[in-house]
Amino acid sequence: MSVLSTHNLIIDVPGRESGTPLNITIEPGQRWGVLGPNGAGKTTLLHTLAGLHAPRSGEVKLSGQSLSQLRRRYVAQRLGLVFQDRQDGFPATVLETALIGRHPYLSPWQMEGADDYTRAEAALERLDVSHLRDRLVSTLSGGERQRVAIATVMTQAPAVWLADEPTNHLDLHHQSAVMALMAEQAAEGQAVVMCLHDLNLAARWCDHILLLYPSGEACWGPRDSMLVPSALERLYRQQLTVVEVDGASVFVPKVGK
Ligand SMILES: Nc1ncnc2c1ncn2[C@@H]1O[C@H](COP(=O)(O)OP(=O)(O)OP(=O)(O)O)[C@@H](O)[C@H]1O
Repeated sequence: MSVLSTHNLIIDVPGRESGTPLNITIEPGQRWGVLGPNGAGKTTLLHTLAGLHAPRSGEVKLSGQSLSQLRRRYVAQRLGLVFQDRQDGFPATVLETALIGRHPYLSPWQMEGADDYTRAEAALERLDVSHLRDRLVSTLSGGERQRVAIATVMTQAPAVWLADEPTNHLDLHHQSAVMALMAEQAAEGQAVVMCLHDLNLAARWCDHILLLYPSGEACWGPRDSMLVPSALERLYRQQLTVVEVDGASVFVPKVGK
């Protein structure tokens, strides 16, 4: 059964007349990449899937139940969001921030227990930020903060990851490490939905792709049927050269075209 599905969903992008109704079924273990140019509505879609943004029409279902009918606490246990822009103004250390991932499981005044600490510490270790555990998040670099945000969702252990540009601010090594983590999460049975600007990360790490056009038009399906140069050139209004590296397609923008 699908873990997350959309039913004639039209996302609410201001000023946009309509769009292709989205009827997407996301299964456990799948890795979806959402691709589109700036302003196409990728973040809006992710927030709509998370129940943070009301759809223009249609609905989102989590494990077959309408998201709008579910208790927020249940939704917060099942859906983990890596936001594109975070307000880390609240003065918290790295470890305290990761522990926020356990809040959906705790009652209002319940303190985190040993198991919560074990999970948070393991996630910080996995994201290569355990040496920063006592630092205030506000003092971290952009890439360090991004890794703490991902560690927080890992601590949350959701059934579905909704990650908005998870490789933002990350150096090449950490980009690969984060994409490997997403693949690992999917292999364990979680579903992963990521907005990505890097076509080549999508080609390498996603098995399903959604192309979102600024008009609201959209198409989706298995990766190889979606990553077709002509469709991508129309999506980005950018001509591309495609080369094969290690058996995978690599997309390179043509200079000046
Ligand atoms: N509060 C708002 N008021 C007016 N327009 C908005 C508002 N929020 C979003 N938009 C517009 O909705 C459109 C979709 O925004 P969204 O952030 O979903 O795009 P995106 O595909 O994630 O873009 P990017 O690749 O730049 O992150 C954009 O044109 C944006 O300016």
